[in-house]
Amino acid sequence: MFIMEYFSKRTVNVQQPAGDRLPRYARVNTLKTTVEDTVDYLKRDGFSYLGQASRLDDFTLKEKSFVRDMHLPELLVFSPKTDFHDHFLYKAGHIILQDKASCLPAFLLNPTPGSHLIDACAAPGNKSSHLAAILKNKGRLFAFDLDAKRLATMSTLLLRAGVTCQQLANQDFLKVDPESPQYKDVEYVLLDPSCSGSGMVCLRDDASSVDQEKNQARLASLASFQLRCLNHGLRFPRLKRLVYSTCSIHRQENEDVVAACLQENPGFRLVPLLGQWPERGLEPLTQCLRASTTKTRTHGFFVALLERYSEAGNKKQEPAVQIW
Ligand SMILES: C[S@@+](CC[C@H](N)C(=O)[O-])C[C@H]1O[C@@H](n2cnc3c(N)ncnc32)[C@H](O)[C@@H]1O
Repeated sequence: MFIMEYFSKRTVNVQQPAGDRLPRYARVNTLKTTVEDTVDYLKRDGFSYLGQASRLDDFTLKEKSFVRDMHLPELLVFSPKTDFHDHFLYKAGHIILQDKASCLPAFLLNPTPGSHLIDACAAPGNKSSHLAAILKNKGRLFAFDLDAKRLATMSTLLLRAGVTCQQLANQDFLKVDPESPQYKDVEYVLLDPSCSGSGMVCLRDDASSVDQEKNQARLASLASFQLRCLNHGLRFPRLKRLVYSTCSIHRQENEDVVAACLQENPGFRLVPLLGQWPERGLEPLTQCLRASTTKTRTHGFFVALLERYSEAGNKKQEPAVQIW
């Protein structure tokens, strides 16, 4: 089931004000510019740069002031009402308007330039463009999506962002053959599959009008799809790391999916992520990260990083390397 289909079937609470209060995040696209040049440009354009943030309170920004994020060095943070849609930096692909939490998957996967990787459910492509920037356009990014319209939007977005290492396919990821010679060098997978979208502030359930029973059935169906995608992603023979993310707040789509996958794939384990991040995955999967309006000033989000620690799942376990 597609996320759009899901949204169209549910009641959207348009009264939710919290989305308007979230900071405006802009990721600097390092394929086109640098953080320093972007900051200089913005200063000349009347913005006031306050330096790097060190705590969440620093995100309480007035009018044209902005800071650099404390976790993601290429992320700039602005006041909630800042509108960049007509701004040169946005139109020229120098900045990508992307929620902070949604920048985590590519940042944590951190593929080596020159490597081959897959973005399994890729459109409209913000995470793909981030991956390409980390790759410095060196290597190959195979990106799949079932939805042709979304893929067309993605094509435009990637063109504007200066991405050249991609190979887009309008294809069901579950039907991609991991044994095919063209994927023999794939070492990384980013999996951000369709989910309930329950973390998106403007789309939160209106409890009074959502049929709870239907909601549960939909969650179960999404979780089963997500687990199939996750298991499939781990089947690529040279895979080293896979990042799994959702913009859902439901345990069923997050920790439960990851736990089931780890049980079925004993050669993989979780990498502990960002020691100083304020919100962890629910017990016992505290290696994973969660994000929320209150604790991280982002939309609700979940991210897990899995790594292969033995070829056959029967080697002695070495300690996982913590990211940051
Ligand atoms: C959450 S969105 C991905 C957002 C994207 N990662 C980004 O950052 O822009 C999930 C996407 O998965 C796609 N999708 C759903 N089922 C799929 C499948 N079986 N194979 C490939 N793509 C699929 C949907 O069309 C949708 O575009």
